Amino acid sequence: MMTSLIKTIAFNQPRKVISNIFVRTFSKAELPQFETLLVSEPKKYVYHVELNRPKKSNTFTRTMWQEIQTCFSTLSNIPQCRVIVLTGQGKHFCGGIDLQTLVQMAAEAEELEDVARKARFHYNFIKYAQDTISSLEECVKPVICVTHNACIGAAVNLITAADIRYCTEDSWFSVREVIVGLAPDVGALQRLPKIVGNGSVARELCFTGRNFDAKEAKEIGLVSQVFPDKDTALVKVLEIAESIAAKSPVAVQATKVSLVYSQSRPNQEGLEHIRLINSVNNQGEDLTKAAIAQATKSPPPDFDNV
Ligand SMILES: CC/C=C\C=C\CC(=O)SCCNC(=O)CCNC(=O)[C@H](O)C(C)(C)COP(=O)(O)OP(=O)(O)OC[C@H]1O[C@@H](n2cnc3c(N)ncnc32)[C@H](O)[C@@H]1OP(=O)(O)O
Repeated sequence: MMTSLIKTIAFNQPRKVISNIFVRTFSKAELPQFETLLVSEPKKYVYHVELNRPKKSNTFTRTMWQEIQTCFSTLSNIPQCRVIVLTGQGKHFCGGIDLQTLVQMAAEAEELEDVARKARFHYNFIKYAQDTISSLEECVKPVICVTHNACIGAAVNLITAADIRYCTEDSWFSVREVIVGLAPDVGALQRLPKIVGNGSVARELCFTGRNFDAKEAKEIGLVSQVFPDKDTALVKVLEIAESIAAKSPVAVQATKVSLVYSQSRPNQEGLEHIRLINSVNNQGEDLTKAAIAQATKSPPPDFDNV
């Protein structure tokens, strides 16, 4: 009896632990083919993800929600990927949620008879959509997005989960949800006020749903730079991405993780978090290599992928 109990514990316990602590890494070749996204590697270690439903203004269908989540969580675990640039194919960056999908989801919920079941259906869909947007934040690689022309509703939510936002001069934005009868529920209400640092501005944009242009987006701090057009933006942004990708990936990724962790916590908690991370990372080879290169005015070293 005792032996079989010990065997059971010995057999089950490590497997449980292993499945919790090991995250699989992927090779480039394992990145799935997507229906609604294009993924390329225009520069070494820099991945370019493009929303790819141009005929439908890159609006979010169920497939696109699912693919964005898969894409960013997979890229997070591809060692060759160090920085991700996110743009949209075609005329617009993104027109928000596909309104047909929204209506269809409401109709599917309506078919359920009981209110608790209808509620569970909506709850699960909202949670899935929230997790999709959060996958940009949870991805340990910096995500840089560049918007052009329209960036509406779910798309504003999406870019607020990116690390760096740029746009083109023709860009315009709208936290459109209230206009289609919704309270924004996939991150804009949580992230936008922190980004713009002004509750009054954020509330005005969310309550009215009004359009605002690139100039205003720069003024309120939603984007950090405005480029004349998409081609110019891409050239410059890929240079910025390349510069980040040339740094120690251990240092860059710990920086992102710490920034994300600290954004909604007291300073002391953030400080303890980075103290623990760096008590490990500071023993690594990247610090020695980079510090020696700086001290000896040598060219930046190459770092191994992580
Ligand atoms: C759990 C819930 C999670 C998230 C919820 C998010 C809420 C939101 O996202 S609210 C915002 C919803 N989006 C909109 O209200 C945008 C509506 N569309 C527009 O304002 C315009 O179409 C445009 C995006 C500014 C583009 O304008 P224009 O350049 O003049 O082209 P169009 O001919 O209007 O559109 C081209 C093509 O795209 C289709 N399309 C555009 N937006 C949507 C959309 N939201 N849903 C579905 N389809 C859309 C449009 O129908 C055209 O396709 P055709 O086949 O040519 O008709």
